[in-house]
Amino acid sequence: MSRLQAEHLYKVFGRRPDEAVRRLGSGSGRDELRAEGTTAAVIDASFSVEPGQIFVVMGLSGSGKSTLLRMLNGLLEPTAGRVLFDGRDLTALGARGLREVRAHRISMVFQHFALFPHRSVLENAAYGLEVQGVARAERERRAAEALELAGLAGWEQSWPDELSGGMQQRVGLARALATDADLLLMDESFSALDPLIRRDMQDQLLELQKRLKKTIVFITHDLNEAMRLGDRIAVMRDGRIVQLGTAEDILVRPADDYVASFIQDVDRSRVLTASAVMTEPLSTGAGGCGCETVTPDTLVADVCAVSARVPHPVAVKEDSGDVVGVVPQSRLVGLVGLVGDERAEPVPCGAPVRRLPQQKEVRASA
Ligand SMILES: Nc1ncnc2c1ncn2[C@@H]1O[C@H](COP(=O)(O)OP(=O)(O)OP(=O)(O)O)[C@@H](O)[C@H]1O
Repeated sequence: MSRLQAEHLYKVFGRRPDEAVRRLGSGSGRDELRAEGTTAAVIDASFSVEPGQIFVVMGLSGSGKSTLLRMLNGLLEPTAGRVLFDGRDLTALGARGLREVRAHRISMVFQHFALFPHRSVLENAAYGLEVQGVARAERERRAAEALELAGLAGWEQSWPDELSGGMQQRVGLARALATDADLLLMDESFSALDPLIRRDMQDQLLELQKRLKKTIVFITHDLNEAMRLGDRIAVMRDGRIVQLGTAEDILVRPADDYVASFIQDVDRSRVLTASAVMTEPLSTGAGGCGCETVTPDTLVADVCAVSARVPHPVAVKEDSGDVVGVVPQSRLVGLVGLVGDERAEPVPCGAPVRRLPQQKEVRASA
């Protein structure tokens, strides 16, 4: 069962929202409604998030990301559609049931995390547990564990203003982790951080995720962040999800011109992996020569480096040692603009590699 399912979600602000949903369903546009003073913030959003996945919602300002996120934990009631959490219809829960789910099962991490200035880091991290009514000793133990996971061991007794912005954001993350919630909703959680710290937080989240396997819905307007973090990505435009897929799907098969223009500056070599660009091995002996190999999840940038060192297509091996494909240099050429040479064709390992004509000419004239 999916951890979270959104079924035909709509959120309309303004006059006669139900009528607006009907009109949107029969083809009216968002601009037409806006001219009448009605904002269709989210239009017909459907998706599911599996346990342990990071699901990223990406879009420009005003595309409807935050409104969508707030419907996922019941902070906003959908104008139409349903949200199922572990199969339970959140939209049908009363206020009390929703509060219960939010306190125990779903945590939020915001962009600007409001830490209490007169509470220690430990007390701040324990806040969610305090709300749940967990006894002091137990909540301090769990908060200390969460702080350690977030890389803040040793800072428990410090005050928030003694921490850098990145560290304060980690306290926010620790607070969410301490509650043991199954679902983390992260709204532009790293957007206020400097680029280097932001990248560091992304790494930390991915590292944590390997161990904790939470289900995470992560909102961002930054495509590179979306590509780094997302197992699946929903691209939003003007309230609608215009593409839903993996980073690879979006890069290799953009749904429309809008998505294509969005991704044009993305460094594909740092997003795509060997598994996205490999082909069937032409010979059964591929990978058996002792040359360097890569794994299916090696980034194309790193495959390029290996490709420059081996005299034939790079073999892609599973951890088990099975060869699952090869990456000829010709495949890397279009992707990252490398200059191709004859090594695109498989040659027996150890055979001399023919030089590029250009190189020959240089030597001939020397
Ligand atoms: N409470 C509200 N009342 C009226 N309109 C709203 C309300 N909340 C959001 N909107 C409108 O809904 C649309 C989507 O807003 P939303 O905040 O969800 O977008 P976003 O993609 O999260 O943008 P940002 O990244 O700037 O937060 C916008 O046009 C916004 O003005």
